[in-house]
Amino acid sequence: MKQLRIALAQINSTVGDFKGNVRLITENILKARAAGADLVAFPELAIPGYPPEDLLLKSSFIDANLRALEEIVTASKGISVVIGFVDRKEELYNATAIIHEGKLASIYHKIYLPNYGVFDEKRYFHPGSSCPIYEISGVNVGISVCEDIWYDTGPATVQASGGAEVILNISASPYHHGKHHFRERMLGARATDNVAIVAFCNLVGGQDELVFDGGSVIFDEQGNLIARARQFEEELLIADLDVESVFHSRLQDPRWRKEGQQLECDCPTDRIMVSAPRQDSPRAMLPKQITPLLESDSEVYKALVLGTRDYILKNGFGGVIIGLSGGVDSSLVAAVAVDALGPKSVHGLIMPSRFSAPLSADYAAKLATNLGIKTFTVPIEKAYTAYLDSLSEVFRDTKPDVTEENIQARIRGTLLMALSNKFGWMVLNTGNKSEVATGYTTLYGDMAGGYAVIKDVPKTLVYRLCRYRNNQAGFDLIPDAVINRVPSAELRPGQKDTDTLPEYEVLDPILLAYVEEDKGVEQIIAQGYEPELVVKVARLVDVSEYKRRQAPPGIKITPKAFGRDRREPITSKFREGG
Ligand SMILES: Nc1ncnc2c1ncn2[C@@H]1O[C@H](COP(=O)(O)OP(=O)(O)OC[C@H]2O[C@@H]([n+]3cccc(C(=O)O)c3)[C@H](O)[C@@H]2O)[C@@H](O)[C@H]1O
Ligand SMILES: Nc1ncnc2c1ncn2[C@@H]1O[C@H](COP(=O)(O)OP(=O)(O)OP(=O)(O)O)[C@@H](O)[C@H]1O
Ligand SMILES: NC(=O)CC[C@H](N)C(=O)O
Repeated sequence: MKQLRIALAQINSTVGDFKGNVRLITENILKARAAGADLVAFPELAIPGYPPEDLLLKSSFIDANLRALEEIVTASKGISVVIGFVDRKEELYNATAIIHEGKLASIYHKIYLPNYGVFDEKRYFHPGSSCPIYEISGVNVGISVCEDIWYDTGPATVQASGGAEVILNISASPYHHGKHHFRERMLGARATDNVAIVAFCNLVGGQDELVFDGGSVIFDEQGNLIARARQFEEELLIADLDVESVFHSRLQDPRWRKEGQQLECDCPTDRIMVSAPRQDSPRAMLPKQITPLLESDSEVYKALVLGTRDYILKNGFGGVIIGLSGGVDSSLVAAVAVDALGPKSVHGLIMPSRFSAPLSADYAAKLATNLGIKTFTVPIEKAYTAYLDSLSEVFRDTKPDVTEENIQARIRGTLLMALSNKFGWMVLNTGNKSEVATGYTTLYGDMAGGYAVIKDVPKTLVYRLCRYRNNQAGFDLIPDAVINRVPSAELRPGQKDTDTLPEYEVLDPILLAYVEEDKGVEQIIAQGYEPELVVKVARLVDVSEYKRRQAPPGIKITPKAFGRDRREPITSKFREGG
């Protein structure tokens, strides 16, 4: 029986950590070889890490990546290895090395370079122009890189038409909620349309604002899922591919005899010999390994945990500090931080003011006890009075307004940064997407922080995630009173978020339409929302772009996050909200 044992090494490599990445890669090569795999695949740009951004403009970075490739080539004995690196010829290429028995057998260059959303690959890379078919252990394998497989008339189809039985795609496909379903539908379609086995090896881990969710999968030539790795965790997924059945399926599938089909990609398909068929007798097939997909809230929560852990640890921080107000935002951030780093690395700072509800500090303390984290209490009254006294002469003829509110938020930001400087704990920012969108946040105040864990999480989802985490815990880890209290910044007597903003249940769908779907004001009003409200929300979003440009980075979990996903000018006369 024609069979291929394939290992998909879903690893968490770190941008620029060549030593660490080579170690991780060689460990996985050894494990895959020990498991009897014919072929082990690693994600797109696994050697330099993804995305390396403007490091690609430095020749020292490219050199280090090529030296790391040489080490991996030397370490590749007794197995074929397919791995992403940066190739340098007259131009740079997002490339894949095909290695066997300590030799570089061939190099594939990514053809479709994504240049939308968070991707900027045309800034650095030249597209490839050939899609060879590699004979690996007697099996015809078509290799491609991430975006290449998203086109139904792209390299996968060209390779399958040329005789490839297995389509192997190595990827660095970033997460947003629900994307995995979309991706799997596309991969399943690619398998059935080409009557080929499709193996997809994805990156896992956090890199600045992106989280790569892993979830590597294999579909057989009839579109059946035959293997799936865990989401948000490293894994070496090993599966036996029944290549014999591709031949039989093709014989029986008349669609396969598609003469004169118009393919978008007209690259040549040379045959390249990598390794001969195995000589040993056929092995018993390994049992199928299919990890079930996570449900929606659990998926988002895990993305936040992984993004936070990798940002903090990959940047060399031993701990974090969070301002605990007794509200949902800071409570959720603290819970995520504890799940990411463990309770000993997370610290809370409680900073009551004259406007804080008496119970706020109790709620914050209760949360900290539940999470097992240490807290400090520093009231801001003295500092606030000192500010007001210092400004009293200058502000003599003015009335109290948002200025005094912001001073409190700024005192808190300063105190958090003081603890950060003194103890080396990064400040975790607690702003959610609804606030970030509307600018309902104080510049240099509660906008302080090194990393914004929930900046892409709308407030209504913040509540859902708190409830999800409590369900997981089996008790009110985040006190019920925190989830049920009326949201307030507590910066003036009796303040409520709804003094300035609509209810979050109304606000969030408008923001989704305006920010994520780029709908115009008229279109949103036509959806049935109150015209004045839509205009007001659009205006708030438009005029607070300057704040977002100064805001800390944070985890993308929606199809369109603020940041490189949504590049709006700050200075603009095009204001739909007037
Ligand atoms: N285009 C532009 N480019 C650069 N800078 C620009 C600018 N437009 C204004 N600015 C500057 O920004 C300043 C205004 O921004 P800022 O000082 O932040 O103040 P502002 O946006 O006026 O007020 C902050 C609002 O956020 C609310 N808040 C604060 C803290 C926490 C929460 C919460 O619930 O979490 C809510 C607070 O109640 C208030 O309504 C201006 O005085 C000006 O200096
Ligand atoms: N009394 C406080 N003690 C400690 N930190 C505070 C306090 N008040 C505000 N903060 C910090 O400033 C952030 C902004 O909080 P604020 O209470 O203004 O509104 P919020 O966006 O509703 O947040 P939360 O739901 O966490 O209360 C908080 O998440 C918290 O990190
Ligand atoms: N790295 C890539 O080429 C990723 C592009 C791809 N369409 C994705 O989002 O998964």
